[in-house]
Amino acid sequence: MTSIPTTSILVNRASKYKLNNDKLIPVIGYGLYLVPKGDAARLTYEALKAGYRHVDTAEYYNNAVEAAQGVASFLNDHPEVERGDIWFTTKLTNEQQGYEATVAALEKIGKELKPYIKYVDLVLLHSPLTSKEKRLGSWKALQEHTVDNDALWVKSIGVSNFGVDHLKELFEAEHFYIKPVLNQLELHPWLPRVELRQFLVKHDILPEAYSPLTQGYKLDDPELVSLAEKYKVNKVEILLRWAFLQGFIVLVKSNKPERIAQNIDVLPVDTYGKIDLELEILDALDKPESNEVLTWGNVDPTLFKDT
Ligand SMILES: NC(=O)C1=CN([C@@H]2O[C@H](COP(=O)(O)OP(=O)(O)OC[C@H]3O[C@@H](n4cnc5c(N)ncnc54)[C@H](OP(=O)(O)O)[C@@H]3O)[C@@H](O)[C@H]2O)C=CC1
Ligand SMILES: O=C1Nc2ccccc2C1=O
Repeated sequence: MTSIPTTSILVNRASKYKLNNDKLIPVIGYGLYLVPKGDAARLTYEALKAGYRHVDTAEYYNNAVEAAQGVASFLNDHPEVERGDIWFTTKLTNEQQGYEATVAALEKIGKELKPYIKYVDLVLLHSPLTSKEKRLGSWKALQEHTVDNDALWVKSIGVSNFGVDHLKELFEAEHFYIKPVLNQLELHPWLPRVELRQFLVKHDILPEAYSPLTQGYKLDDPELVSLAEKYKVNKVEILLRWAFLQGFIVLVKSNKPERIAQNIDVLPVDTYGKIDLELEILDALDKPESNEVLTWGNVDPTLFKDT
């Protein structure tokens, strides 16, 4: 990176970042990719019990209804927590892109989720891997569904896996009037996406990190292992701290309640708590040229071009 690395950041488990529509999103989210349908309600409940206030699912994950049920039962058991304290994100599949398909998908999602969570905080286009016509048609429909009226049930809209060209295409669209609040991206030290992040900063769109633990692929990386041994810090903790130090909203997944709790424990409880990393660790993890896409079949979705 061109800037001097930050060695500490004032962030705790109740911290939220302000989006470009003034809504506040909790900095850590429980991700439900590969969480089995039959476990999703229980594990979402576990995540909320551990202190997460942000849940990330998708139509593609086949567990959004169960995740919403988990939120509803947690709220039922914890009257001190309000619906407005919890952030719920879902995403549209590629098949749900295009104006009509998105209108239909939003209706379906509304019917399925509203009984449990009343509204959805954020709907994302899961990927740009369709066509210009479909991406822009979907965006038109999403914008219309965030109109502030009694039917309002989608509070914010955003994108995932969009590259600079997909975002420019959106900004230049004739009917464009609502900016995506965030771009959900694979982000970790082996894929820091420096240029794309600079573009996002310029346009006031927050980067949201998925696969911050590299889905486990890099947990045996020799450099990471030796840094963890030298500084007696857990490898997972190093990766999560790195992600928070970059200013990302961080999504992390586990099917195991003890790991769900371990992952949020990286963030201090104390309002004035901070997280930091030794400069040597930050320097070692600073790989601005690295471009290792570990998800999406190792093909970078942000570089997708229409055929
Ligand atoms: N928009 C998109 O295209 C994508 C979005 N996402 C979102 O981001 C979320 C997080 O990313 P994800 O890809 O799941 O990857 P993560 O980087 O969160 O890694 C999850 C893997 O790490 C393991 N793990 C979790 N915690 C620990 C721990 N404390 N110690 C050791 N291993 C651990 C999990 O295993 P176990 O479950 O056995 O604990 C799992 O195998 C997703 O769930 C999803 O919501 C993810 C990918 C793409
Ligand atoms: O959410 C997702 N997680 C993934 C991991 C690998 C490939 C695609 C995806 C997703 O769409």
